[in-house]
Amino acid sequence: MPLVNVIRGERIEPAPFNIRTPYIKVPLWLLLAGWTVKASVRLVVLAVRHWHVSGPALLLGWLYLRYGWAGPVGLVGGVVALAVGWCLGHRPTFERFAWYPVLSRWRRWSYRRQWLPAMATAKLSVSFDGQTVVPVLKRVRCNGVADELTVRMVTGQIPDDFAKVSERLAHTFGARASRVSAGSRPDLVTVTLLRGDPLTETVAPFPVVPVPDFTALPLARREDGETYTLRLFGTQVLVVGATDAGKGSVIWSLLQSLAGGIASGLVRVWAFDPKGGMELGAGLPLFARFACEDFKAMADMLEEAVATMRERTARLRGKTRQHVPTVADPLYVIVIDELAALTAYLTDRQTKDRIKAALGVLLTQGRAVGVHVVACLQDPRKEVLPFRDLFPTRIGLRLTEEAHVDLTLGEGARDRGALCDRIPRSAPGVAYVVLDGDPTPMRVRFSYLDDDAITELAHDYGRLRAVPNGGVA
Ligand SMILES: Nc1ncnc2c1ncn2[C@@H]1O[C@H](COP(=O)(O)OP(=O)(O)OP(=O)(O)O)[C@@H](O)[C@H]1O
Repeated sequence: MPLVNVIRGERIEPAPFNIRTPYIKVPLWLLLAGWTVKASVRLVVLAVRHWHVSGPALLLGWLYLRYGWAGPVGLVGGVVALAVGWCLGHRPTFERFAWYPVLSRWRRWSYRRQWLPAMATAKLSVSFDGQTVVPVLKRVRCNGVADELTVRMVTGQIPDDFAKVSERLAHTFGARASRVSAGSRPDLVTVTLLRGDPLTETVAPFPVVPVPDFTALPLARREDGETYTLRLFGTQVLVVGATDAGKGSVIWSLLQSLAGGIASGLVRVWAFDPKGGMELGAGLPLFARFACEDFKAMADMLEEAVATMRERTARLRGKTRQHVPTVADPLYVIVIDELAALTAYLTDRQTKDRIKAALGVLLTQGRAVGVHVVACLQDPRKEVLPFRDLFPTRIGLRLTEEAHVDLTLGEGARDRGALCDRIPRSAPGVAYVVLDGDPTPMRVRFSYLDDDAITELAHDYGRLRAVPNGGVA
């Protein structure tokens, strides 16, 4: 039997009148003196612990005693004027360094008030050794749309215990939705309570940078207010979405983020638009190669990409495990608007087989040598796309069936919160993605480039003159 039982978590002490205390006769003056000392010590501890409240209160009190009402009123007025000036002058730094820290403290206080009943009703409190133990709320961090709660779990709990009751937690704390992910240590869990929805508005395109960061290309806004960035290095990307789900906006967001590299020659985009060039035709100057009608030309282009990839693989073998793009040796991005048109709906069997064989090779061997495929698809079933599993990065826009969610984002993705089938038609460009190192899917909205923005992008950054059906002028 252990000498001492230890469990992490906050104990709820039993009420004092439940304990039978021995009866000792104490004189009243001693009792009063004892209470006074105890209360004074408590007051000092409280004042030190809540210095951010007691400090300003003491200062205001001192100013009042020294200068009368003019003192505290002058100080408060000065602070308010400074805050308003800062906010008007530079809102982002004001929010980051002044407003959100204050809001976080306030919200922490309000969460703590509801914490015990919330944990108990969500069945996250634990009975141990005759006592009730609850998880500890360690930290609250706010931004414009979400509160991030860092919670220390009770011994024996895992983040999944919180994930299972995330909807309950959202309702309890009056949030729109809640996401749960593992914390920075094994005993911590992060509960993100989403208040506003930053995805109701169309997202403006992100600024073009001269040298794109291929490990973090900004494409979309996340529902927690951050920017979703794509790590293109080392991956192949599959975008799945029903008709009008916004697949085009994923492609154009990517092209916008690569535009600086396209202009300098660091990136070469080969575009395939099997639906006759309706989607990608407007960006012709951005593409080194473009094919839109002739499927044989598309097969030729893909085989050429395989040959380029093989030549590069032979050259880099034994020298590096990740190709670094240069103008002489650029990054190839193969963009395919409707992949099923090439792999499933094509009637010419021989061309279809050539396309499938070339794509299979590119998908399995292209990643390390800088040949990346970004393909869009409406129907993720195996009959339509046999090599779905060769795409490590998947993006799930609005889907028509519940079953398509797991086919797109992986087994169990829908259970973990990827509700692609519930994305409304009125929210094109909204999708679920799986972030690196976090199994909980994140809801995002891709930036939207209208026809004028696409024409401008092609005009400003397009340096090439691709001609339809595979050629380059
Ligand atoms: N990210 C976005 N933000 C706002 N509106 C968008 C976004 N993406 C698309 N839309 C709107 O939705 C419409 C359909 O988008 P889009 O053509 O990209 O869908 P799609 O999935 O490519 O459709 P299809 O399967 O027919 O090719 C667009 O005309 C545009 O008005």
